[in-house]
Amino acid sequence: EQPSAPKPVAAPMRALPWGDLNFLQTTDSHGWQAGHLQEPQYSADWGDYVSFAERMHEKADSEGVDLLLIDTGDRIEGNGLYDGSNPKGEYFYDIVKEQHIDVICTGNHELYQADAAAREYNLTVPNFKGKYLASNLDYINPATGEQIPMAQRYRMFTTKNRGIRIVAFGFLFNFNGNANNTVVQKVEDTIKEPWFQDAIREDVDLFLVVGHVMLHGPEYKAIYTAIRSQKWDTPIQFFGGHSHIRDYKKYDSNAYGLQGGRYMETIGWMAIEGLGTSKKDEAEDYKELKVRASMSFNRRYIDTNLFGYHYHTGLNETTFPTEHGKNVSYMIRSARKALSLDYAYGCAPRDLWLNRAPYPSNNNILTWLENEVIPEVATNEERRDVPRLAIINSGTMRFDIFKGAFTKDTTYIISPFVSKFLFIKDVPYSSAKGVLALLNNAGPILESESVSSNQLAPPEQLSILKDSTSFLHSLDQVSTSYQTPMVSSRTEKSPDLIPGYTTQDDSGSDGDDTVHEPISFYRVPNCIQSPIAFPAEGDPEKVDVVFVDFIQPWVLTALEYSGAKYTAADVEVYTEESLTELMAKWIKNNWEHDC
Ligand SMILES: Nc1ccn([C@@H]2O[C@H](COP(=O)(O)O)[C@@H](O)[C@H]2O)c(=O)n1
Repeated sequence: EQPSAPKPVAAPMRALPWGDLNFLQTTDSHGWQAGHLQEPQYSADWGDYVSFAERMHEKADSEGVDLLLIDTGDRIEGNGLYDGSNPKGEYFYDIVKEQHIDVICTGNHELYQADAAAREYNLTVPNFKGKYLASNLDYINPATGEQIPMAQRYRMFTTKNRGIRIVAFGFLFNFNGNANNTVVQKVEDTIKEPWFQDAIREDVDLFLVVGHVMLHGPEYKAIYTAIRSQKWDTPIQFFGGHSHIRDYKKYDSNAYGLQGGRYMETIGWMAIEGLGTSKKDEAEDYKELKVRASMSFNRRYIDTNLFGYHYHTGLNETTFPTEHGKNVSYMIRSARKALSLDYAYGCAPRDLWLNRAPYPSNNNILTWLENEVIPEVATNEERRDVPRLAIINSGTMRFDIFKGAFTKDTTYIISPFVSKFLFIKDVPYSSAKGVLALLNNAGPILESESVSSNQLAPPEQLSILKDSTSFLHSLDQVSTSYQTPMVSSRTEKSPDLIPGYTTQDDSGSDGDDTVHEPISFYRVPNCIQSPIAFPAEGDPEKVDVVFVDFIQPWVLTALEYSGAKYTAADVEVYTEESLTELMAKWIKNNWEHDC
């Protein structure tokens, strides 16, 4: 772990089930390879994960079973380790490639910006040569304009210990917010391609579908149906991503999906029993029948901290770390130093939560933005006195702010996007005043092939459809217990529960490797709005409608429904700096500097 990371946490644990074929999955890591430096529960770094994978490989080899590593995309955007350099990712790609990942694919974040997509093609694909799969993604060669596969479409391989024959795919959901140097083919069209139709007819022991795709969405349903149309009971293992939650889905008794969460808080663990052959099995008759009859699928969500890594490997502080893992931790430490990620802009006076405190409330990050930050930073000197409505989408915020030092790193953690404020001038107030309500509640009128209103809010809300409020802790208690390493007040065998994930999925409530007390989750609106420079009394006749660039298509649609038709040609730049830069400036000017 990193030198400033809080010490590991003691907690009651559930052991990992092992099978013939086992998997470790990362997804939506968003640059958090340094681990969580303010949360002991997630304080292990990528170097620790390298050690963990190496130790688990040793264990697998000694048992004669197999272990594969999976990553399902959105590796970038969301942490200073990636976002804090210019160009982005100066140290990041070399750190990520140290992990030996067996199947890896692209997320939508790798494609929002053309330069990021180019780095993906030029760095990550060769770094994971033969392992990087792009079943429905093409890249446009900037030199020739030619559209070429981002990487190979699928992979056939046999595992080393159990001889399990696998066909693996690597998908991205039907994403259309990509820059113009990539082309995402709809999954429903990809599965009609001859290469896919041939691949699903292969005689294999397992289909492995890896994707930056939600387990419960239409894309995996289509792939599942296509495979089952050819192979009625060949086992299928899906790995998903994108919605940032821990999730597990049963498609049928031989087909399951796992999704490991977000931000390196979770490593997904999957164990399939009943696959492959040993020398002894090969000698037996009716091997096929025997194997199918004893199939079982099991999952765990591993909290990323050294206490858990030691527990699962049966090793300790001295015996656990590998030389390779330690070197990777050192690479991260050097990169963080070179990027000055610990440089503090100011001192956060209180915790500000994205989903763990209700909106509006004093502890909600959106309330803070709406009341304190945006009224000051959404300003264009030439139109400073013009009344305006400044709107941002809640999804532009990615994480919480903890009381204490607000660093260069924190800036990118809460808002990695390069979104700037745009505006439409002199919009009749009678139309402008209806926009926020439409963005938040309009339902079907804001749904189309290219824009859907559920893209405005944090991705967790794609899957968490109602509030869940914990009765156990006041917010102050939650915050304290997260920031102070837990010291058990009971016996060593039964440490106190600490707040964390208590996942309910298709297999019940025993998936988390660490037994936690539940935490609250409050849904937030799609967008928030600050009225600025309004007259002391009465309504203005016209206002500027100011908004972050990401939400332009929705704002134009909402304005049209409110009776004011505008096009992209009416939209102008309002601020030269990004919301992230403006926020950092506000913090420098408004929060104490000594914590
Ligand atoms: N410029 C941007 C880009 C994205 N967002 C928000 O992020 C969501 C996607 O996040 P994932 O990690 O799930 O891929 C997207 O739906 C937006 O809410 C943004 O606000 N600005």
